[in-house]
Amino acid sequence: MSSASPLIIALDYPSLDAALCMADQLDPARCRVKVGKELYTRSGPDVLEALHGRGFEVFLDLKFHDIPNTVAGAVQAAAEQGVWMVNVHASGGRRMMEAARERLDRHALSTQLIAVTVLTSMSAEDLAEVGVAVSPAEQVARLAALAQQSGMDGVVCSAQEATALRDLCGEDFLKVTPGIRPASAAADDQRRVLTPSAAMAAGSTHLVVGRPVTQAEDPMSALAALESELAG
Ligand SMILES: O=c1ccn([C@@H]2O[C@H](COP(=O)(O)O)[C@@H](O)[C@H]2O)c(=O)[nH]1
Repeated sequence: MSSASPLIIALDYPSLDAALCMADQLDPARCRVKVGKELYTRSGPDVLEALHGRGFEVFLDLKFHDIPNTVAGAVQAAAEQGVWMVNVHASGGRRMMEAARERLDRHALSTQLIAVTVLTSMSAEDLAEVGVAVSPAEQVARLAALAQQSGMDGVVCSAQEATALRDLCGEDFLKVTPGIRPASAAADDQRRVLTPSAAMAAGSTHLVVGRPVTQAEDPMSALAALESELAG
């Protein structure tokens, strides 16, 4: 089932049972779901089958980052498992992204292929420590432009950068934004955050939300509050 909602709920759980317990409370018409490294490493492809069987579109967030041939194979494997979206790290470079794009096209696989720019957990200080001496906004813009030239459908970025990327890459280029925090929520390990309504106003096309819903005392109330904030 395809959802018109921009919401993607991050199922960051340590077991298939825990993830499905949350998924069974969600409505695939009202959100998509994201499977990340922890859950996929625990459960493998079974989780994708289970979520697809429940009608969800799945973003497989494994952030592939390797040599071009390896990433192309991994992206093909993900797409052949029917996921709606898959991602690579833009810092893997043009040839890596082009190889991934070419592989999907060659096999007529329509999975959305996006690239991570700068993790939303990273600040300017974190970037400097790994030798990137520009602001997160500058590095995001550089990598988003490269991702677009390399055939990506969009990027993962912070909502704080969404407006600049709308100007740089256009409306249709996907801006998938984690680091979404309702005004009252803790930032946790995230450093570049925005509220759900501010993120949409800034030009995010999709909002990735994990702990503010999944770790809430009442996850469904937290989700309802988020939806009503978005409804405005
Ligand atoms: O830059 C990035 C890329 C991916 N993520 C992922 O999104 C969710 C966010 O979860 P919260 O609990 O809402 O912080 C998580 O699965 C990350 O792996 C990201 O946060 N930032």
